[in-house]
Amino acid sequence: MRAAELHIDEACWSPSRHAAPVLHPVQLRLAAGSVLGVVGANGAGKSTLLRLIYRYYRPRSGRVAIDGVDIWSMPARIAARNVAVVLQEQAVDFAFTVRSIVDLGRTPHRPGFSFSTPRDRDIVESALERLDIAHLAARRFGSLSGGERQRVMVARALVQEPALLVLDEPTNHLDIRHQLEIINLIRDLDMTVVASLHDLNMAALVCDDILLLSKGKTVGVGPPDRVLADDMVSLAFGIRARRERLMPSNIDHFTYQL
Ligand SMILES: Nc1ncnc2c1ncn2[C@@H]1O[C@H](COP(=O)(O)OP(=O)(O)OP(=O)(O)O)[C@@H](O)[C@H]1O
Repeated sequence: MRAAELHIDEACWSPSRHAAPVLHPVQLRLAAGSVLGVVGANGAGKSTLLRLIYRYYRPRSGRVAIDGVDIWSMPARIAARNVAVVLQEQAVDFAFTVRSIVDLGRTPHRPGFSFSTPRDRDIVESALERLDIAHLAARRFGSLSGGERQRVMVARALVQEPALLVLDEPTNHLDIRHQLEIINLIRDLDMTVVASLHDLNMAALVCDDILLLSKGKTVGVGPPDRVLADDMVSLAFGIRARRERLMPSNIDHFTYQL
């Protein structure tokens, strides 16, 4: 596994050729191993951008490239090995056990319909441990809580050993302890990560770079210190945002007013 450089080159998207764009051209370059947070109000275009990155939507113009290669020029199987995605609502068979769902993440690495190898099984077991779900391995997915399901889907993405991991609101459903664990995990991963996040304080803590969107347009892209400035956040969310430095932790913290 190696982290990949992500290059989004003026990629935009609209529902049809003649419809107004819901995502105007986005330009960014993310270094291998970095964490990008995509933030913005409801309807700002975050999920649309993620869909372009995990090859669900083809850009109307522009391109998305991994290590310089346009993702639409790769065979689907190669793209699936390179990019893993964790969505809020993912189609999963609720009757499957947790272990078999996590094991499905190994599929792009298996030729044809071959069975799991001992290495596949080791990778699955270590992901179950890492996400604190080993004790749930034999349970049916449908019997899990929202937070447990979220951790199963992250484990499934990790066993895929992607170069780029895309996460849609990864901490949604999680209690504080598991939120912190996911945040630490994201920071430790040896892969490039793109995550949509609603919590700006969390985004500032975990991300190397932020893309701030408003009404489908880029308001700012760059390090959190620069992009998550009071005026830019206030503009993007239509509120009054104020960033204060908390002592003694020396961490910035946003408060908001209508
Ligand atoms: N297939 C589509 N056809 C028409 N409009 C769409 C389509 N997909 C998204 N949109 C519109 O594009 C805008 C951006 O949607 P998107 O889901 O990317 O926003 P978001 O930032 O992820 O929002 P949220 O925080 O509410 O999840 C929304 O107004 C949405 O209704």
